[in-house]
Amino acid sequence: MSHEREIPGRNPRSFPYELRSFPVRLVDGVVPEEVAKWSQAVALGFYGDAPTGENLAKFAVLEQADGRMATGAYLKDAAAPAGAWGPEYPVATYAYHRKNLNVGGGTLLPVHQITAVTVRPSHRRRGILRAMISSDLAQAKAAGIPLAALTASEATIYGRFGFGVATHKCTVEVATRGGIAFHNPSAAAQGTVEVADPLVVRDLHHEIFARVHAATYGSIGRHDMYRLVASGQGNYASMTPVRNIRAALHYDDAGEIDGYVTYRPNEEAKPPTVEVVDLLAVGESAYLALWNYLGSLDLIERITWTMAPEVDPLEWAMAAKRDYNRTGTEDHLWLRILDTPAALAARHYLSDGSITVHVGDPLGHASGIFRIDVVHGMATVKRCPEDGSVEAELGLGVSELSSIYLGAVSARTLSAAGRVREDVPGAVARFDALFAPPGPAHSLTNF
Ligand SMILES: CC(=O)SCCNC(=O)CCNC(=O)[C@H](O)C(C)(C)COP(=O)(O)OP(=O)(O)OC[C@H]1O[C@@H](n2cnc3c(N)ncnc32)[C@H](O)[C@@H]1OP(=O)(O)O
Repeated sequence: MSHEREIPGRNPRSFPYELRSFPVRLVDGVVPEEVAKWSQAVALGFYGDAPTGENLAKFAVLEQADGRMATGAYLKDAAAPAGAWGPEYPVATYAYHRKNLNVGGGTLLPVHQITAVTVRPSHRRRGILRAMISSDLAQAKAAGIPLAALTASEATIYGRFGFGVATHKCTVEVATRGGIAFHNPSAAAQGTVEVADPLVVRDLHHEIFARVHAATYGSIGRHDMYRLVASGQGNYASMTPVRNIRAALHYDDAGEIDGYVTYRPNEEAKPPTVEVVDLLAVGESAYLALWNYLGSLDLIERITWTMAPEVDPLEWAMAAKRDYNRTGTEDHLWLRILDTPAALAARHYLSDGSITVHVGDPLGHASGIFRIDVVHGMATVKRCPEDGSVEAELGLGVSELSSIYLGAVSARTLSAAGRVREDVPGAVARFDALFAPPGPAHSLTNF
């Protein structure tokens, strides 16, 4: 099933493309041509190997499980020059699936997760991304989804569309020669750790992730492919299982599995290094015990991980804190509020109070003047008239509000950066008191 999307306000002559959307799935056990060509275009955009027919079918099965919807931009009424990809190949790709985001207070809020954004080099900077994302965000808003999310290939693309950095991920190197010495050794020796076949991780992944997700502020849903990525069984670049991936499981005192780590040696690195592929721990005991295990790997002097939280209990658990070396911090999850009252009311607040804010949004979805009243940690958010009868105490853009939403940054810092306007003295401090996060947000999901 496919349908054409109207691009409002565009002159068809200056925008000779039509956007068509369709679910990624098998039809009668076969990958539809439309899906196959769309996937080839995605691989082109991300410099991946052209997927084989067999892999296309595997991708489609996984993405069907996620309810993934694909959009392609297709040349209208255009014949391709002889030998070039024809008009049945999209010149641009875009996709979404919908999972949820842990916004604190036990709430998992529906979220529209955007991925697979590519525009063919020969069609760039003609407004195709703008057309695709504008149309898609409007449809997500109309469908009642309060937030959109993505992870960005470049830091300067998505702010203009209202996205703001909401979590960071850190690359860390942990020196482990002779093992990790812990301040409190018994805290890192709860339960037991045992080696397992990576296929066990593949099969347990969704169950363990669901527990970690429910317990982790800022966690966003993982797509079905993740169980293969986490266990080294496949990814969009290659569906050939990795042979040197290893897995260890953590068992709690009752013998229940509550975490795992998968890892592999980095053959080129010196000193001898193992890199963490995925590490999920339902609680602190499992987390420290898995690191204790990694520290005990013979012949290995360093463990690296690219998904460490900004505030990592491991760093403070280690007797030699300087053996924990944070070598990089990068923006990770980007959020975009689509429905300001719904998104703010879903969030949990640590203190009570009231504030009136003006939110600007170039696409209009989140904009307005809003009165936020928090009582017993629950917010009531009312849209105010914009006829001059209500004055906002503070003004900010939707990108800034989306960055503040989980606590990646405060209004005070954004005010100092020239990105938040204080209209009433003290409003920024009151806003920050209200929006203080319950802890550091962290997402363990790349998508
Ligand atoms: C969620 C994800 O999937 S992240 C992956 C994103 N994809 C990639 O990085 C693959 C390689 N890059 C591409 O395919 C393309 O260059 C894209 C998708 C980044 C941009 O597509 P285009 O169709 O060229 O963008 P479009 O012409 O609609 O530009 C929209 C706006 O973004 C700006 N923009 C586009 N690309 C970039 C960029 N790489 N850096 C900074 N600004 C950019 C444009 O200047 C334009 O700004 P304006 O409308 O405010 O004047």
